[in-house]
Amino acid sequence: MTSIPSIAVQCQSVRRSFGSGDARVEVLRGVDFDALHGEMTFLVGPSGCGKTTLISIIAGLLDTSAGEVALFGKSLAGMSPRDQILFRRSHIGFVFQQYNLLPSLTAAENAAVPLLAAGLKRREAVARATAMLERLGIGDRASALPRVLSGGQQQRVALARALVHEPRLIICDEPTAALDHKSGESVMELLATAAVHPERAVVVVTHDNRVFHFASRISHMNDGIITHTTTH
Ligand SMILES: Nc1ncnc2c1ncn2[C@@H]1O[C@H](COP(=O)(O)OP(=O)(O)OP(=O)(O)O)[C@@H](O)[C@H]1O
Repeated sequence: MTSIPSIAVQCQSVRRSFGSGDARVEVLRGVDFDALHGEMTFLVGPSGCGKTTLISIIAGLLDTSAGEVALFGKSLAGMSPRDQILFRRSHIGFVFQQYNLLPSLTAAENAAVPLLAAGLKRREAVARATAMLERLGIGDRASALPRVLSGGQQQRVALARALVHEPRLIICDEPTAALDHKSGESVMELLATAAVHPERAVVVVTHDNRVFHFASRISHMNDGIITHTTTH
């Protein structure tokens, strides 16, 4: 049996700039960042410090200007664009601030999207998505359209969509920002119980210090670098 490496995400001296000449902005200035399996790692810092840029690089949505990014011990730079897409599709789940649900699909169909994209038959994909919704406490809303769901319920559907294909990395960008305190707390509780798994890492970008107590470790970012990391 192969052992799972404890470091799921490893960024070393990652740099990223945008623009050129006088308009060049160096957004990431040598980021060292790790996220471990079995943990929920928060990435926090002031607006504009580079958090979204960093998670986009980790997710393979943006290239680095310099530095190394490895996921589960595998360098992203060594992969062809097609392999990167396949890798991302099967190993990464995303949760966004604004849920990003498709309005004309039911909750179960929305949650089934990663399975449909992977080529699963519709009936099986929707059945698995419905089981995930049940696990997250909203099985009774499986055939509802997003517009009739509360913000907290929509975020649970988004969480189901992020988990349904059992990815090894979940990336959440401000998952509680659009929610009131009570709904935000219950979404984070679900994330902590349903998403955290010994073979999976969870990375959460947040400004919401009301949910910091859910973190296993917090990496503080400022002006394009990680200044310090605290463990909890
Ligand atoms: N494609 C781009 N072209 C030029 N500048 C960019 C681009 N993407 C991001 N930036 C700049 O990089 C800086 C960091 O942006 P980023 O979105 O990573 O910060 P953030 O920490 O996620 O901020 P927030 O918390 O407000 O979302 C900002 O000054 C932004 O304007």
